[in-house]
Amino acid sequence: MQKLTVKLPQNPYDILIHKGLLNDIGMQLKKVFHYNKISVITDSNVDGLYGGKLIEILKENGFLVNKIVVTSGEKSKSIDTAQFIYHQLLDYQHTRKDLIIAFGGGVVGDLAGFVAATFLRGVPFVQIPTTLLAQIDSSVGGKVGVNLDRGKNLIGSFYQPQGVFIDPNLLKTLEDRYLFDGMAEVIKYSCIKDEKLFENLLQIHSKKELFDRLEEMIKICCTIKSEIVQRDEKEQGERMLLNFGHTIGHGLEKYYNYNGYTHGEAVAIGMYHITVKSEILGETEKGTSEKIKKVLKKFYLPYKIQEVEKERLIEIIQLDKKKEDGSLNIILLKKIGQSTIKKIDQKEIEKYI
Ligand SMILES: NC(=O)c1ccc[n+]([C@@H]2O[C@H](COP(=O)([O-])OP(=O)(O)OC[C@H]3O[C@@H](n4cnc5c(N)ncnc54)[C@H](O)[C@@H]3O)[C@@H](O)[C@H]2O)c1
Ligand SMILES: O=C(O)C(=O)C[C@@H](O)[C@H](O)[C@H](O)COP(=O)(O)O
Ligand SMILES: [Zn+2]
Repeated sequence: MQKLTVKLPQNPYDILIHKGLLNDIGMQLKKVFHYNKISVITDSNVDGLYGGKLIEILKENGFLVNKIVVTSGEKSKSIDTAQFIYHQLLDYQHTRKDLIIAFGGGVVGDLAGFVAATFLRGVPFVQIPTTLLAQIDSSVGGKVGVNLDRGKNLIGSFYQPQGVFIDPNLLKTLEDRYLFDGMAEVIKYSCIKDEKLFENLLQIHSKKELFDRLEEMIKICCTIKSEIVQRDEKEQGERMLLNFGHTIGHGLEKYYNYNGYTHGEAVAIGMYHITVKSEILGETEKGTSEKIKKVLKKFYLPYKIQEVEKERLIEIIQLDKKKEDGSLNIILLKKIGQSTIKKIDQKEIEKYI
């Protein structure tokens, strides 16, 4: 069992990583949660695969369990779905002492975390992430939220879980598209902070090799994220680096109304594209975008931007949360493994698209 601790002064918590951890979840939960009533929030796919097993284990360990299932997919990350969950919680008489378990990918984690942050002004929650993306990124760090019709993650909070329980065995059932989607965020970490990880990714030549290295990769990514979050929980500075590729990525997700690219795919295009531009502008070491293209192709991720209506994309990007009166913070690479935050005039974003 690997254990990392996110050392936040107000609410430190552990991230446990272990193949087969789900079987042991009842015992692990008892260490962080001392009451017995739980609401599990999950999506329709995860419920079909693992819902029965989780509920059974929780009941065997003496917990009273309420299961709330939402439709799978990004469209569920909405105020409407949050409202549906609030009512389910009220019907169950879920109180401030009771626990929410977010059991699913990044959509469920962000949504259930948002509900936990707001229901009764805050109830405790833990994350049991089931996609690669959620195991290496979204379950850690406390960014919770929902989308608005006008843009990604526009409503939300920083609300930390009481614990993160990662079972890499759950990834065996992931569709390839979502396995590689998660790899986009792994590539992001390597680009912003870890050249060695980037080089190691280039040495992976098959899905089997990828699976053999997943546990180690999850640990590396969670370590990078925890360290950044410890230094800058509320994204006043360094945490913005975790948004490399997201300015354009989030714009593209919304541009196609969350029906075109997955989050990771959109971020992949965003990372490549901004790096092509920053290279031309002399802000990034030459050859960096080619290296990114190579690693994206290796994991079947897109890199080219499709024909888009540029004005419309820029309009969406203006809603990015990294802006402050008239200027926008964008994330650029100096080279692989070294990143920087650049403040530009909002109008200058055109140069990077
Ligand atoms: N809070 C953060 O820090 C953070 C970080 C990165 C991404 N995100 C958010 O995460 C979301 C994307 O998350 P995602 O990529 O996990 O998508 P997702 O939650 O939609 O999951 C992808 C698909 O995989 C299915 N699935 C989940 N676990 C499975 C399993 N073990 N086996 C088989 N199928 C499974 C889901 O039902 C879904 O169809 C986006 O909304 C993004 O904005 C948040
Ligand atoms: O944890 C963070 O900080 C991140 O930026 C991680 C990103 O991968 C993630 O997609 C996050 O949800 C983006 O947040 P936003 O503030 O740009 O909405
Ligand atoms: Zn992301």
